[in-house]
Amino acid sequence: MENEEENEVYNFLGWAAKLGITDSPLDLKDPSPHSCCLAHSLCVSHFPNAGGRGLAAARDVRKGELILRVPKQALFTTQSVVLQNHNFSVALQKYHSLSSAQILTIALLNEISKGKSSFWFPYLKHLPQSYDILASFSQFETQALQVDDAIWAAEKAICKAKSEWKEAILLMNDLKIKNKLQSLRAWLWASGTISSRTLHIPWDEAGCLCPVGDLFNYAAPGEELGECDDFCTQGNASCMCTTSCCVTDKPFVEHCDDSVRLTDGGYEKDIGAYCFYARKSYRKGEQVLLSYGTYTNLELLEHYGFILNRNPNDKAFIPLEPEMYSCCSWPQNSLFIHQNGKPSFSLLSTIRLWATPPNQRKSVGHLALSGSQISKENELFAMEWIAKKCHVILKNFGTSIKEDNLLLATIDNMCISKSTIEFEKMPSTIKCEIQGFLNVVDVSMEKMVDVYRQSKYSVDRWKLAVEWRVGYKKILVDCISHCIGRIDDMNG
Ligand SMILES: C[S@@+](CC[C@H](N)C(=O)[O-])C[C@H]1O[C@@H](n2cnc3c(N)ncnc32)[C@H](O)[C@@H]1O
Repeated sequence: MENEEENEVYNFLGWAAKLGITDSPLDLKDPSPHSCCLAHSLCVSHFPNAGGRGLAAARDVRKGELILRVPKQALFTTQSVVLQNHNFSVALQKYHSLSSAQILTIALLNEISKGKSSFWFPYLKHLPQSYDILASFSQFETQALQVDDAIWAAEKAICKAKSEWKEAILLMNDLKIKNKLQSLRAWLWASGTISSRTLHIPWDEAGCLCPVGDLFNYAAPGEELGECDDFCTQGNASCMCTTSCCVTDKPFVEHCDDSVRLTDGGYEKDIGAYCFYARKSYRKGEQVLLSYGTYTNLELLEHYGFILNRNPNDKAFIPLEPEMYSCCSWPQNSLFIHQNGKPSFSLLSTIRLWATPPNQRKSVGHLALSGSQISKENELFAMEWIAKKCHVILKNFGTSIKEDNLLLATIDNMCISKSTIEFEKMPSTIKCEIQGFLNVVDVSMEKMVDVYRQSKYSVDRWKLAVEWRVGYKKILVDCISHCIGRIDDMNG
């Protein structure tokens, strides 16, 4: 970190220490309680390929150790911010239909509007300047996702953000929030902050902003818990999780029951603080990560604005025949292909049953529902159907994985302002997409070398969209290999 940045972070950590935020164990009296809240277990560091700014282990840390406590009075919640502000509480009485997330978003903009006089200023100053969540995607970036479901998710997120902003304007006006901060742009920033940084608290569904605790970057719950996903989405009675662990509605931290902890932090009433525990043992200097919950890459993009290269919880949904949805009782969101290319339990069971003549479905239904093969012919048909479907979907995309990878390499070159991008030799599909992007950000082909400097955030979001679609296509390719493997096995 640069010196000036280091000083700023140090000041912020000093402010946090005064509020009682600490990485010292409960029984250890902090020798200098007001100088810095970190140093015993954690330190702020930078991880360019794993979330940017984050928290590193300041010493060897053992799995399960309490590594950070953030007392209730240091949490930015509707209760702590709005209800203690008389004007805000009075103004709010006129607006019963606003959701708690909208109120927290307005509270955040209201504090930003106060500038240095806000109690929270030292914290607010360290918030990111922009977010890459789906709601902030332009039309071009949305189309770059290529997959209908993902485009639809982005359009829905954009539409929701716009309508929530419109509903909030009157209250923001009553509160005399600065005009600039009442804009859609400011709203997208504030709602991006709430979406990507809030932690779950039991007393407010909007959650809370947690200074220092929101510096933990994300690691997906391990492969050993991947199965949980399939169980939950299938509504199986043996689901180990609370329902919220499968809901994609932005839980930053969620809990499973005692037997399996999907996450490693939570508000503890008896301690009166948000407590964070090491999910595994870390060596000094290693990044300490938090599992915010179980997410597919599309959900990570929607709520947090990033994706993982290797996400054991990723899924690909493919369009099915309309009758398939009605021939089985599995919920639609359980009919997907796993990140490793295997069709989900419910998808396979649905296709097996659909491939059975209607007059025989009743007699073999129990086999399909228990996940068993119905007959060799039926299994061959199911595998061939899935492989063919994936093949057709892949063929209909505007670009292949190879072309997408070439495009990603070109975007990387744009990011380092490489002046010798060999545009002419590229496939026409890629040329067309690059040209389309330059048109949207209003940069001429000759000035392509400057595009990242001028439109950094758009380039970042475009790259994320291309990376996401490559991940989707790879799942389909792996699924084809899986099905062909099964067919070969059956044909001996
Ligand atoms: C709670 S914040 C974590 C701290 C954040 N890096 C910061 O500088 O304030 C969550 C955000 O960090 C980034 N992030 C977290 N984990 C990540 C990961 N594994 N890969 C890439 N970005 C990640 C995303 O931008 C996400 O929205």
